[in-house]
Amino acid sequence: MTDLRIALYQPDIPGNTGTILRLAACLGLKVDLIEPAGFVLSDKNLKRAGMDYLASVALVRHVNFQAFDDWRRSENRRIVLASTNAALPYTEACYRPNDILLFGRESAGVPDSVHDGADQRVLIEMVDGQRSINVAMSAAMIVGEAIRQVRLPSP
Ligand SMILES: C[S@@+](CC[C@H](N)C(=O)[O-])C[C@H]1O[C@@H](n2cnc3c(N)ncnc32)[C@H](O)[C@@H]1O
Repeated sequence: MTDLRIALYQPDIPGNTGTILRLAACLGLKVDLIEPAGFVLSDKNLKRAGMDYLASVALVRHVNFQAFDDWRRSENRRIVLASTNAALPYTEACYRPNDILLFGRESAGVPDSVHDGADQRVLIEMVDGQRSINVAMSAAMIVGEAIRQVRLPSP
């Protein structure tokens, strides 16, 4: 199992968070939830999407971004931010086994300070004129690439 983690920045759609928590449970990844979220964790739509997988996910709640950032620095973990404003295609990025893959709020992404403070920012390239991909879909794509890389034998 890898030590990669998924972090969600102030998520506001419970069904998306439930879907990501299910993904994390199935892949054996821990999840960091950066509060405040736009819903309570007992939300029925979160439970519907996460189903019984929620019972086996390792979820850590951080009271705000500063608390999350202090903790991850103490663990010497990088933030790899998924952003529609990034320049680096996610398939061309290099992922480390203890990276935290950070995904933004559905309504607004992340603030500039979080964007600029990330160690690496990655983009899923889209065709011209499209705005963004669903956050849970984005997580599946980027987590998949990161896992593929960190499981490769060292060169
Ligand atoms: C619905 S999007 C946020 C849209 C928001 N209006 C913005 O511009 O950031 C939610 C999150 O999904 C991820 N995401 C969506 N599309 C993406 C893309 N094409 N490349 C990288 N990340 C993406 C990002 O983490 C983003 O913050």
